[in-house]
Amino acid sequence: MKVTVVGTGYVGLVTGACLSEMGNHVLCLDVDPEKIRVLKEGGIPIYEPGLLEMVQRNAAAGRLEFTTDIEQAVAHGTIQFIAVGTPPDEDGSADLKYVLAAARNIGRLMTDFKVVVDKSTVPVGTGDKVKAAVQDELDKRGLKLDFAVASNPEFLKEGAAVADFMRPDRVVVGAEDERAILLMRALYAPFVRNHDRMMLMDIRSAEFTKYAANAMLATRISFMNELALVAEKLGADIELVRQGIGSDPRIGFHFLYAGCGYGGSCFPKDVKALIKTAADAGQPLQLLQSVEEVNDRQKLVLVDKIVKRYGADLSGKTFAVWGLAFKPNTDDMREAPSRVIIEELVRRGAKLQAYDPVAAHEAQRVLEDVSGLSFAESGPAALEGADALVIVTEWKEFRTPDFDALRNSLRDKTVFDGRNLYEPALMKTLGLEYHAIGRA
Ligand SMILES: NC(=O)c1ccc[n+]([C@@H]2O[C@H](COP(=O)([O-])OP(=O)(O)OC[C@H]3O[C@@H](n4cnc5c(N)ncnc54)[C@H](O)[C@@H]3O)[C@@H](O)[C@H]2O)c1
Ligand SMILES: O=c1ccn([C@@H]2O[C@H](COP(=O)(O)OP(=O)(O)O[C@H]3O[C@H](CO)[C@@H](O)[C@H](O)[C@H]3O)[C@@H](O)[C@H]2O)c(=O)[nH]1
Repeated sequence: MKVTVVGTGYVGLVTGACLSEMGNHVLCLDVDPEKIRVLKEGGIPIYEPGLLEMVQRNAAAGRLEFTTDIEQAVAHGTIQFIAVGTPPDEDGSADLKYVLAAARNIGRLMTDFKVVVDKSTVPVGTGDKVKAAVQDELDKRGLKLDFAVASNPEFLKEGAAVADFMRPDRVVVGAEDERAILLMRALYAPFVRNHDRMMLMDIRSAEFTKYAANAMLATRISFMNELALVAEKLGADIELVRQGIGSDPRIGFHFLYAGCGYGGSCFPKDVKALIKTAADAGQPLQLLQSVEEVNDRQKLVLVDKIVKRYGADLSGKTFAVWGLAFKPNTDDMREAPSRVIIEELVRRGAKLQAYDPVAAHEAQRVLEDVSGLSFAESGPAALEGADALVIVTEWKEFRTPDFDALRNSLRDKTVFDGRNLYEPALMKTLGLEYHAIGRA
């Protein structure tokens, strides 16, 4: 099938690549000429495991192409995916300007039947706005052309995006038009072949499902983070508690890790947007407001521990920081807890030597104004001359370091671990002072 994907970010590029992998002829459009230049030259503008190889393979086969030419993009696909950003507006609501601009472009240039599929995360009711935007542009041209609008929220996780798209837990499609439903079924059939996991619903329910999923996952994390604070006070170990409750299948093990807060381009903004949508609808979400507040506070929990150990004034202290990306296996720094932690430590006068296996370049870009922060070439290099280590992101290479070297490098032989990577008893045996989350 011929498919156009508007937006070549984390979602758009993965969608385009995975659809081309199944034989579709995909044209990806972006307004950012730099991204398209990189893609045309055989690279990818983001880090995502397995994506480069898939893009190169399908581009070489002629099934995956890239353009900045809107006219060409609209002409190409019967199915037009919109996968552009929906960043938070000042009041927390999702800013729809990119989605609606993409919809208008389609209405302005289409000459035959199109299914306009919204893949961006958008508030309930956006499907109607997309439909109105396309129709308005057609009316301006005095054209009577048939089109359908569908919602197809994306549930992939960064760092595992290709695997998530290729083997989805479910594919949610909100659509009412028969042709749109048939085309979406055909498009996704290869991804849900062994048992059908496509869930067809109305557009509003599909839009709401996306926010409900992220809100539920964020709630689990804030719940565990709050319990971790209590566990510390009571002398209990949140890691043992996690295993104790996760083994109940009604609860399950996923997304129960206490840490230094959730970040990324989705949970923070989607929680905010849902809170705003609900308040506007006259049904405020008290629980979710607390989820957000708990997370904001949790991003500073490591700083609190450092201040308790060293005092409020950290001038003269140097900390190694391991991990900057908001989670492992990505270069994404959006809403990363590391940004809050770094800014607060530097504000208190500390010097920082940071290392991240992949996100260092992006971190340098977003933290360029932060003085007292330098970047090291490796985990061990970041430790040199530091008083203590602060672990923010749980990259695999941090899981079993050379503990003796770690102890010998750190002046105070102290580790502040925001991801609970090590056993407290082992650290004690090794002569390391260890401060973790929710572990006495
Ligand atoms: N990142 C994720 O893990 C993830 C997962 C599921 C859903 N989502 C949702 O998907 C959407 C996209 O997220 P993302 O992380 O891929 O964003 P992104 O910022 O990485 O990419 C968006 C891209 O759209 C391009 N763009 C903007 N306006 C355009 C236009 N009119 N025409 C063509 N291109 C345009 C931008 O230049 C950019 O390259 C958001 O709504 C997000 O909430 C993201
Ligand atoms: O037990 C856990 C699990 C995650 N996190 C943190 O939560 C954040 C988000 O992690 P994750 O959900 O793995 O990454 P995202 O790529 O942001 O994916 C989420 O957001 C996407 C965008 O909406 C959705 O598509 C995905 O289903 C949803 O998991 C990260 O900061 C993690 O460190 C925890 O603190 N504890």
